[in-house]
Amino acid sequence: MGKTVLKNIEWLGSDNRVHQGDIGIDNDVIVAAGTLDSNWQPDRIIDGTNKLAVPGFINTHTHAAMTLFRSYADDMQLMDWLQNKIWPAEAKLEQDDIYWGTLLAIAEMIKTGTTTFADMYFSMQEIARAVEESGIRAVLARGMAGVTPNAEQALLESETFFKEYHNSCDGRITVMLAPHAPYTCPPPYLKKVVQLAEKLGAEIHTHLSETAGEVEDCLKEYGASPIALMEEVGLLAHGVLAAHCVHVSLQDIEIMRERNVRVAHNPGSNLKLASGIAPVPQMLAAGICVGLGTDGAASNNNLDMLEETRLAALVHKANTGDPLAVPAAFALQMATANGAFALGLGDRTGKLDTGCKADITIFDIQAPHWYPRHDRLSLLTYAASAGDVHTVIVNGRILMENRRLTTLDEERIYAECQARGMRLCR
Ligand SMILES: CSC[C@H]1O[C@@H](n2cnc3c(O)ncnc32)[C@H](O)[C@@H]1O
Ligand SMILES: [Zn+2]
Repeated sequence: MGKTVLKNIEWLGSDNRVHQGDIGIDNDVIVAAGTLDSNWQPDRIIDGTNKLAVPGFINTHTHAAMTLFRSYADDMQLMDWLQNKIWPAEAKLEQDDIYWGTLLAIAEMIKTGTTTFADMYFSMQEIARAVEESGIRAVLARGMAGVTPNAEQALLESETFFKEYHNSCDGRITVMLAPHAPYTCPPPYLKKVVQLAEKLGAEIHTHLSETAGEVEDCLKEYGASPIALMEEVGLLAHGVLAAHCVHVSLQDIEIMRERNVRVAHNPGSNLKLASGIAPVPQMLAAGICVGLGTDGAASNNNLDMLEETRLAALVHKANTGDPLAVPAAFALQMATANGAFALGLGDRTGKLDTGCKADITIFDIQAPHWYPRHDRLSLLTYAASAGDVHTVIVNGRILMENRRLTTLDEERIYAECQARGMRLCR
């Protein structure tokens, strides 16, 4: 990787201000942001004229290989969509499908400025292979369901995967445990997940309180909301990343605050599946960390974090009548630093400062929608488009330069995924 300088570039610092100068990268770390020592000799210079560098986006919740089901089943509610379209199609998935579907997702994520994603799926070795080859950063978790015949097998696979892959690949891959949801994981199974989390020191990624129906059913069956149920079985003591949290009560929010539950907010998927709008302003007011996610490409239908950032900034304004509910700068923080914290990546990821990991997305801002430049954070949130992403760096390595992917063969990925997607959804 060596030494790279982003010369005379504008960048968004963690102080939410735009700075201008040079950014020095030494292997995987930003060693200077501002003025570089004149003795510092880079191996490569990237011209920063009319470019804006931001911390790479962090997608806190997706199912990458579900790109294969994009545009296959739309305009349905969650349970109808899962039970009648998605799960039958997933039953036909082979290992290679998951590898190619994940590569398609990674290509899309890099091209839209994402440098880290959190994935919950199966055949995790295939997903790790795609992550390893592409150079992206990922937090991977084998999805587990207690109601399926391979429930015990899923626990064993999760343990093996954690032992083999946690903190692997130069630190680009970390691993969590992923009980799918309360309606697929009954309490005795959740307790086994808790035991495994204790044994491994692993954190947990799960779906919680996504629909009103899920909460109703949970109350009927267990006399507790999904959040309260997770607390009862001991899951929330283990560091939980909870996707959705659309239908959470004030009592739920209090439990989440006490247990430091981090939330992956997926506004696009929640809107499209008609699940609702998560009470993000209330969760933020309680001090809960909220990051952003796309969910899978079959319910979004893309993996564009800039779109998710804009939706997060917009929907809560309309939902609360308060234009300050999620301001532009905060939406960007949710897509970057909050995401890193939500995924347990520490405070040196998701920020663009000296000493931080060199995960950087560079926008080309020489385009009509970037003028006039009153406020670059506003332009990023409300006017930018994914097509403006010019160069993407992860762990100090350039994964896209001048819109060309450096580690992936796009044409091959498209051909594989077209054929595989057609076979699966026939
Ligand atoms: C057990 S691996 C993950 C599992 O989750 C399914 N999935 C995709 N999107 C959602 C969603 O919005 N809510 C719940 N479950 C979802 C996916 O199809 C896999 O089967
Ligand atoms: Zn999901």
